[in-house]
Amino acid sequence: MEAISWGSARTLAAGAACPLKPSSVPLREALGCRLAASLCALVPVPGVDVSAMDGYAVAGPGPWRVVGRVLAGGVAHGRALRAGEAVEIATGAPVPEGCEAVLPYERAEAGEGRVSGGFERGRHVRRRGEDIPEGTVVLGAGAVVTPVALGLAAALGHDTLLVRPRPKVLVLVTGDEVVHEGLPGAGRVRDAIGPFLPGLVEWAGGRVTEVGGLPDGAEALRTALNAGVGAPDVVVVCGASSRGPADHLRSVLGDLGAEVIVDGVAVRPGHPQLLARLPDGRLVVGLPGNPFAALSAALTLLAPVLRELAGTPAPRETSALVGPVRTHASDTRLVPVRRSARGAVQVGHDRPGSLWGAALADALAVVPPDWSGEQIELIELPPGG
Ligand SMILES: Nc1nc2c(c(=O)[nH]1)N[C@H]1C(S)=C(S)[C@@H](COP(=O)(O)OP(=O)(O)OC[C@H]3O[C@@H](n4cnc5c(N)ncnc54)[C@H](O)[C@@H]3O)O[C@H]1N2
Ligand code: MOO
Repeated sequence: MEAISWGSARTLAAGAACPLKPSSVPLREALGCRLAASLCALVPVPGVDVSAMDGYAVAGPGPWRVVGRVLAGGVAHGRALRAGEAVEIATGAPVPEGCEAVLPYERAEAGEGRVSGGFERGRHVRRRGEDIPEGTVVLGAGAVVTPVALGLAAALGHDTLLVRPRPKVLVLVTGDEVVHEGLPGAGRVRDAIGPFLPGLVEWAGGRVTEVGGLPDGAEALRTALNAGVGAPDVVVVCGASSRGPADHLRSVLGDLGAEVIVDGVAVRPGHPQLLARLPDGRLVVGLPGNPFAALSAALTLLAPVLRELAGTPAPRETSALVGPVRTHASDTRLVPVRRSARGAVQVGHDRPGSLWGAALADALAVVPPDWSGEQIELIELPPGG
């Protein structure tokens, strides 16, 4: 299969993914997902007429005789207030029937079972449904569930939300030379891809369920791909995408009857990258072993797949590029930059084997082979936190 252009690769990746079916998840798990249905108020807010202040609920003009006390969550006053009566009341407590206003402590003079002060009809009483009437649609389908939206959903009585679920991603890091902790000894290299993928996947709308290490060898890879049947939506295989003796991804995918959708992309770094669909529907993304090349490939194939599965649209951004930039004769270059008022500024340190430049950058500039100084597309890098 011919290496295809960077733009076509992104389009094919998005087109290969079918949006996941909506599912109902507990509030906490819905964070960052898209609502699959509009969010409605199951209850009015407030639920009943309540006091907005700590003070006295009063009926008619003062002075008033204090006939009881109501705390938030406590027992409501047993009977309707009559003109000239008051009950001491806490913020949020239901006002008794007949209450016409609440007099805050600061405005009240109280003593010997009586209270007096200025009377303003309707003051400091929040009426049932005044903030949000029952049945109101407060957020439309497609809205992102933010931390604040979770609070709102809880206030409106929801325990679960119908959302587009986060696609589940299994990461397989291959390579006999790859170690996962400590200082890499002679001939060894620390895994630099497994640590960045969970954050990148989360940012693109998915969730990494496991990062597993695999030795080189077709058998281990075949077993791992078979073991995941039905579980993850996407399997990411790192470091087996080239054509060396230890790069078994293509042959294993062939044995498993996978349909190869992308095999090689005209992008630097990261051209040996791959996208395939297994017969059970799982998508497999092959990332190159060089860490910056893996990042480039993850943004080219993996992020569009996840965004499509999760229904999260890709942000689009263009910018001027400051200073001269090297173009490649036939391939698109992804160049680490920082945004500034003047435009995107290259940060350097962009060797395929090192994440240094990308870690200094906040975006990658997309430099086509025929670029001649016009505005350039930026791909945002996942921010921290
Ligand atoms: N004959 C060819 N050889 C290579 C080509 C090619 O087109 N024809 N492309 C080169 C490019 S470009 C890249 S990128 C690599 C991709 O190779 P693989 O995906 O098969 O990865 P490896 O060969 O296993 O590793 C490459 C490099 O990266 C190091 N590595 C591997 N995994 C990790 C990891 N998890 N964390 C950090 N570093 C890792 C590995 O030790 C190698 O140094 O192929 C070129 N060759
Ligand atoms: O994709 Mo490879 O990094 O260009 O080295």
